[in-house]
Parts: sequence; C-alpha cells; structure tokens
Amino acid sequence: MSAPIIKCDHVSKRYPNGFLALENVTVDLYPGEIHALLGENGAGKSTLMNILYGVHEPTGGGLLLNGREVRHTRPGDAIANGIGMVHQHFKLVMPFTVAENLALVAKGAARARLRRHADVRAFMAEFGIELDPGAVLGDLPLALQQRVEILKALVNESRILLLDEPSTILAPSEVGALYDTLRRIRDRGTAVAVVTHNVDEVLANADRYTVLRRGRTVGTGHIAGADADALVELIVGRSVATGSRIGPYRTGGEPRLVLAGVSIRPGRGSPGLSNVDLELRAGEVVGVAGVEGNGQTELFELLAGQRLPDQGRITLPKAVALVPQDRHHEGLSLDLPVSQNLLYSEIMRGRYRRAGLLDHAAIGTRAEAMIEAADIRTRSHATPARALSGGNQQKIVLARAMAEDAPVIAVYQPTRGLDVAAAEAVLARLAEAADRGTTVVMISSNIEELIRVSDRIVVLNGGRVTGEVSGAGMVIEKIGPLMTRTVAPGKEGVAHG
Ligand SMILES: Nc1ncnc2c1ncn2[C@@H]1O[C@H](COP(=O)(O)OP(=O)(O)OP(=O)(O)O)[C@@H](O)[C@H]1O
Repeated sequence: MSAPIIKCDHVSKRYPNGFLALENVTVDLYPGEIHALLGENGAGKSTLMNILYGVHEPTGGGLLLNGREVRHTRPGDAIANGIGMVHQHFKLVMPFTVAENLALVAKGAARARLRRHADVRAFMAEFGIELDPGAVLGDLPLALQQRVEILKALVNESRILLLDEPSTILAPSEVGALYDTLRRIRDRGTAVAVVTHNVDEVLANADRYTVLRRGRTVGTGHIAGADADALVELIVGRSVATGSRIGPYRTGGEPRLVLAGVSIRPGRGSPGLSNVDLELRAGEVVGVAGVEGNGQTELFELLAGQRLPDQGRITLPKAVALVPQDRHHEGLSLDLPVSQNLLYSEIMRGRYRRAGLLDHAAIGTRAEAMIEAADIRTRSHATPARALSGGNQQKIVLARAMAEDAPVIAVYQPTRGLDVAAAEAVLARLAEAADRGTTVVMISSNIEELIRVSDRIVVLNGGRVTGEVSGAGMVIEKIGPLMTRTVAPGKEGVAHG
C-alpha cells in the first residue's frame, strides 16, 4: 500500500471542560480508500473528524500530511490542505441554486472553472452526479441536497473527504447510490473517511475500518475478511443480540387516536396525505413504513397536533409524547443544560419550582436518575446539550418523551444516529411502553426495525396507506412492494397479513 495521505498521530483531545474525548488515537487515511470510522455514541468519531478539519485543535499529538507535520487551527487551514467535510447538519443556502451554492465556496481557480452551468454540469459528471445546476436547493430531496454538500467539499480540489454519518439521513434504498458516488471519488485517488453506525453498510462498501471506544482506538483493519458480529463486539465491547423479534405480538385495546378520511394538500416535494384512515389502540406498537417523503412528515405533524387536516377528521388524546425527527431544531434547546432538556415538559407545566424559581437541586437529582437509566454519556447534568455527541442528544429526547407517561407516544426515526447497543435499548423501551398500555406509533424508514417491534405495520406510499400487515405477516417481501410500487388512486389496501 502507498503511504498515508494524512495521519492522525497519537492525537488526544481534552475539551475545555476537562473531558478527555480522544486519547492517543492514531489513524492513517490512504489515497484511494473508503475508510469507515466506527464507534458507539460518544466514542469520539466527530471529535476526530473535527480535528482533521480544523474545527478543534488536538491537545496532544498532531497531524501529518504526506509525512509533514501540519496544524489546522481553523477549517480554512484544512481546506487549503485539500480536506473537504460533509457535516451531519447541512450548511447549504436553501433559496440558492446548486450552481450558486458551489460558487459560494469555490476559491480562485475553482471559481473561474465553474462560471457557466455547462462547467458545473461537467464538474458534477466527473463524480457521476447529474443535477440541474439551476435547481433551487430547497426544492431538492434530502439525498440530492447531500450530493451538493459532497460536491461543495470537493470543489477546491480536495484529496481527503470526510463525511460525518452521511447515511443516517437517507432511506435504506438511497444508501447504495451514496456509496456509488463515494466510490467514484475514491477511484480518483481521494481518501474518503466515513463515520457510520451501520456495520452492514461498512461491510458492503468500505475498504478499511477503525473502531473507537471511549476515545481510544480498539481496532483497525481491512474489510475483506472482517465479520459483522466481531465488528459489533469491537464497537460496543460486548456482543449484542440484534435482529430477532422483541417481545410477543399484542392485539391492542380501546382506540386512542383516530384518523378518518384525512387528507392534506400536497406541498413542496411532498405528496401530502390522501384519504388516510388509521386507528391506533391502547397497548400496541403501530409501525409506519415508507420511503422518506411519502407523507410521513405530515402524518407526524398531525399526531403532534401541529397541523389540522384539510379534509377528514382526527381525534387526538389529551397528550401525545413526541420524538421528532430533527432533534436539533425541534427536540432540544442546545444551550440549556441536559437536566432542563430532560425535564422540559414538566418544567413548562410548572413543576420543579420553589417560590416561583426553578428548583435546581430537585431538577439535578431527577435528571441524574434519568441520565443513569437512559445511559446518557454526559459529564454532568449541568452540561449544555450542545456538548453531547449526536447519539447522546437523541437519548435525551427519547428519555424525556418516555418520562411523560402520555397515553400515546409518537416517534419519528427514533434510532437514527444511535449505535447498535443504544438502538436496541430504545426498541426494548418502546416495546415495554406498549406492554404497559401506551400506544406507540413509530415512523421509520428502517423496515427491519419496524418488523422487530411493531404489532402491525401500515405502509405510506404517495401519501396513501397502501396496505397493512400484522403479526407474522410482517415480512419485507410484502412490505417492500407496498412501499415502492406505483399506487393507482383508489387501489389502496392491497395486503393484509
Ligand atoms: N464541545 C465539547 N465540550 C465538551 N465535551 C464534548 C464536546 N464535544 C463533544 N464532547 C464529548 O466528547 C465525547 C465524544 O463526542 P463525539 O461527538 O466525538 O462522539 P461521537 O463518537 O461522534 O458520537 P455519536 O455517534 O453519538 O455522534 C462525548 O462524550 C461528548 O459528550
């Protein structure tokens, strides 16, 4: 193998609050490889990426670019050294076009090279990407917005491309196309480093891997010959049973939430909802399957009481606990401490107050118990939510919703961004909630996960319910076609398992 293009050489990172996020980590990235960076929530993956990209400086060790020591004190230094990064949260200007978004970041020669739309087209074609340079970003589906983020990271002749959990925002069916693009980039001699939690994705697409656990490297190697169970064990430090059904099938009790003939007008890039009938009962888990963008967002907004149907009727219980898909904008107040985020709903209802002021001691004590129960990795309950890793932020949102004890809990992509062990724990807790009589409605693009925990699954396709399967009838062979075949109006309700 050739020499590494960049080496993280015995890198340590202690954050200003004293937390040691990386300890003596060495990772080599070679030209022409896809290198998967794996590790449980809070293992230090984003920290390592951010050090490479100059967002953070290491407190020990350093970076060697082609064998030469370099310092990245800000992203500009990393970009000048040929590094591009695709963050979890896009940094795109939505009202601007594809070409304008690229022009915003292109420097010098690259800017001159991308002046005309034809030039932008040719640049995209180098990576097998076909997009209209004049398309407005906000009108593109998420997967294509992500392609533009990737192109932005490559615009200035990058030789190292870093991607932080790129597949978490994609439907499973879109992940293959992402890696087709990444392979094109790799084959041009670029080093591609990808953070992900999905071991199958890594086995199918990466060339090498490195596993971090609690800030240290615990394994690195070639994917050829690697095995899924061994990788999972390396990631979490113990073996995790995944894949099997969680608990018995339940039948459900009295109706708690009813949608009758509900329609929502189509919107930007979304089919809306069309004549949806749905009855959610006490003590059952109802899964909602579908390719992202087929009415799921509208359905969640209805369940959340955030919008009303344009037609039809919805009957909601007094309270619905929510786990929204976008934890940064809807789920958390990033500058507030973990404790107040955990107890937000109760504080808003006037609890945890003394003489009109927040009772910080009581909030702290309760929050500590919740942190322990949900295995949230944080230095303290007083740490701002912003300082937690993405997966641990998601655990806060889930723990809060679970604690509300509402008759219905609606969760949207609840395990997105969680490591295998944490995802298993979440599914188990949702199942337990249903066993206690809670109605759980789970919208997810992960069919395997839905099958494992749901009692029945309804499929959304083009804003319609195209079918429902239940119990042992919940198999991919039945659900897949309902999700992906064209729906003729009036022909819904095809399968009943
Ligand atoms: N700015 C910060 N100040 C203090 N601690 C931080 C800061 N940023 C991250 N941490 C801590 O460092 C650890 C590593 O976080 P990092 O985001 O690198 O993890 P990760 O492996 O990317 O996790 P995830 O898979 O959940 O995204 C976590 O425990 C996190 O709480």
